[in-house]
Amino acid sequence: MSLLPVADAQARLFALARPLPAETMPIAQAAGRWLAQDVLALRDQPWADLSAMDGYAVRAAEYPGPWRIVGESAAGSAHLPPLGAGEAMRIFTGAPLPPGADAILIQENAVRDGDILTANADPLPAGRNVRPAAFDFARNALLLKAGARLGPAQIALAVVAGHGALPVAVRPKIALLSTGNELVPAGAPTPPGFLPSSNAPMLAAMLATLPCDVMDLGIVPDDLDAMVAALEQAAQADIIVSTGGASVGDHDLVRPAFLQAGGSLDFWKIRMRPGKPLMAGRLGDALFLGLPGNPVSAFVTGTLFLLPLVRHLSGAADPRPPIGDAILASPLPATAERDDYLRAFRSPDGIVSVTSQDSAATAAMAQADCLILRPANSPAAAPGDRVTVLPL
Ligand SMILES: Nc1nc2c(c(=O)[nH]1)N[C@H]1C(S)=C(S)[C@@H](COP(=O)(O)OP(=O)(O)OC[C@H]3O[C@@H](n4cnc5c(N)ncnc54)[C@H](O)[C@@H]3O)O[C@H]1N2
Ligand code: MOO
Repeated sequence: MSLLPVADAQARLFALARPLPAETMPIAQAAGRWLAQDVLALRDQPWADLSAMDGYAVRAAEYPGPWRIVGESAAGSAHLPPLGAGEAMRIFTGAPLPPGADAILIQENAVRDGDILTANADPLPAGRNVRPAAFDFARNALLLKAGARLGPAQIALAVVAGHGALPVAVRPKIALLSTGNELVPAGAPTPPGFLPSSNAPMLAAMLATLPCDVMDLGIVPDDLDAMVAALEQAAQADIIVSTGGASVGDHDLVRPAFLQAGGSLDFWKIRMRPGKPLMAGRLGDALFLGLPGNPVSAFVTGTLFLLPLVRHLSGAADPRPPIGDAILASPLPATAERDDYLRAFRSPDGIVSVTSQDSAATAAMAQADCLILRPANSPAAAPGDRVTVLPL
């Protein structure tokens, strides 16, 4: 089987996935989710011409006064009487201007003698310190598109626009299976031959950045029947993720177990390093991702396939990992026939690749805050060269 380019594999994975249905969530619980529909404004913002400062509402043409002060407008005021010629109204930040007023004289620039007001500084053009009605947005304006993620600013916008609940995709359920006879749970003793299983806690931590529900189904021994049973149990999830047993050794049973459980494999083996043995398919209604067992390989394939798949199922407009570029601060060797995803960190001088790029080097992986993408068959790179970077 020839190696599949990463972008092709991502596209095939997204094509395999049926988008999840939408649910309407109270807005306070919709943070971090992706919109299932466009959001339109239900109201004008602001609803009227409002003062941006504490002071006096006047007609700018009457500057510098004198004006006679008639009444007051505070935030919450409405239905104000019109301002007559030579009149000013006391006004506060966020309060509506009375009809006829077109500027705010801030109180620092005002001289007040009883009810008589004059201006003592700066010309006062019409519109000064006024936020015009609907300057932020008008009713029915398209504010957010389906597929946009609801971060804090988007939540604020939707609330100001009049929404109390929004339609978002349901949270995907993700089942994690760790395969390997050598594995013990986190914190358990490790007699010779045994190794703490770090992949599921690592993937759960990666998934904790997204709105989804993670079920860790534990460690499955390298035994075909046990693996088939575990996959069948996991098939109630939207995404089944296994780690380990993805390669070609005698104990690498994930692929045969997946097929025996009735799964249909869509692809296996990607043109990337690390992560070559990655496989994907469907088992019933569930999507299946078989990640390699090496911790760094699971980390990189989790970043490039699992997190994008969760975003895709959740309706994200662009589910792929964000990508940028940066200046290299350390030399890099030429690449071979696979795309390299090198663990690296940002320094004041530029991007530095971590010392060990081995797929089992967890200490080096923990220093990384980004991946450098070096396409297959790239020449060696030198400090000062520009490289493609995926922030972690
Ligand atoms: N002859 C070949 N051998 C290998 C190939 C190949 O193409 N031909 N590919 C290599 C590549 S690339 C990778 S990556 C690994 C992936 O192997 P598996 O997915 O089958 O993973 P395992 O063999 O089960 O484990 C690999 C390594 O990772 C450790 N491991 C496994 N699970 C966990 C876990 N949950 N937590 C921590 N560490 C884990 C495991 O003990 C092994 O040391 O295959 C190469 N071989
Ligand atoms: O591709 Mo494997 O993931 O290098 O170690």
